[in-house]
Amino acid sequence: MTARIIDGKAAAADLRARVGDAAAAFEAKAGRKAGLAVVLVGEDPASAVYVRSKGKATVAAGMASFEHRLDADVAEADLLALVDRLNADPAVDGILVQLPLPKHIRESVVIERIVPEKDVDGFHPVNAGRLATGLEGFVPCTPLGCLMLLKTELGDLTGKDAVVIGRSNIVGKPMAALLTRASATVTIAHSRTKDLAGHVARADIVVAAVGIAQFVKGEWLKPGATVIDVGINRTDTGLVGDVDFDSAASVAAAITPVPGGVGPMTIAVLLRNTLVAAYRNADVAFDEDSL
Ligand SMILES: Nc1nc2c(c(=O)[nH]1)N[C@@H](CN(C=O)c1ccc(C(=O)N[C@@H](CCC(=O)O)C(=O)O)cc1)CN2
Repeated sequence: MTARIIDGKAAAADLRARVGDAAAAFEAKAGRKAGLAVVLVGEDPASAVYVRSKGKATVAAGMASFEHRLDADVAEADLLALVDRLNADPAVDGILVQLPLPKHIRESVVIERIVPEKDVDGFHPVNAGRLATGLEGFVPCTPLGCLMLLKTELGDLTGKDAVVIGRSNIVGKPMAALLTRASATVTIAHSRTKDLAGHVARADIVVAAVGIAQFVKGEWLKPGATVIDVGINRTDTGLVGDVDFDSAASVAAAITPVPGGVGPMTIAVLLRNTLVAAYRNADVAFDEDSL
């Protein structure tokens, strides 16, 4: 079998176009643009690229972008003071603090300082709790992007066996919650799971978010599985995912490539979440399922 390649770039472009239309409608109704504030602390090169891409994509979708760059040695209290100002700013619908932060800053304290209504990253414990309990909130961008790709590929996920490899707050846990909400039967595994290959062998859906280059092997997969690779690992040979692509593509029915799979969906979903935040904050009716 040679797997179909799931084109995340095309799916992201499609979502960005729909967000653009809905952003224009928001501006006409609310009399202002939806706004996203992005905060970058320090000069991590990959983070700087992602923040620049977020700013460009925000403007291209017809929304306002507010970029804040702070020195790597900024005091945690100064970052929290900036978050307080953004929380209070009516032009800002969504706030995102780019991760990772320098070691001297406690990520959890910063995330908890963002008001949940503007937490378009969906990382605040209130939003995590809302997702876990089936309430309306914000869902982290990468797992929501993965779910969108899966639904486009497979349609209804009811009764599918899914294995999520990775248990981070940013990807693994919310991914498992989303798949559970979609009525899949979900196993959360990780690098120390006993007989990981055995779990993967039973799965119709495999989401790899373990952060280890080419960790998941093709021979572990059930023939015909759908494989979503969240990994972005920089190696001597270039960018690779958490899945050994060549061996997996010969067994799976469909697979996301790295690059060009899940990654582009992350920023497109961020725009979607920001627009949803704007409609909610302005109390303007909007069909959120249209995005
Ligand atoms: N506050 C946040 N910080 C981080 C998040 C996040 O969602 N919120 N996610 C990642 C980084 N990230 C966005 O911030 C991100 C990662 C990757 C991509 C992407 O499009 N990747 C490309 C490859 C790009 C490359 O060459 O590096 C792909 O996979 O095709 C977009 C956004 C951590 N921090």
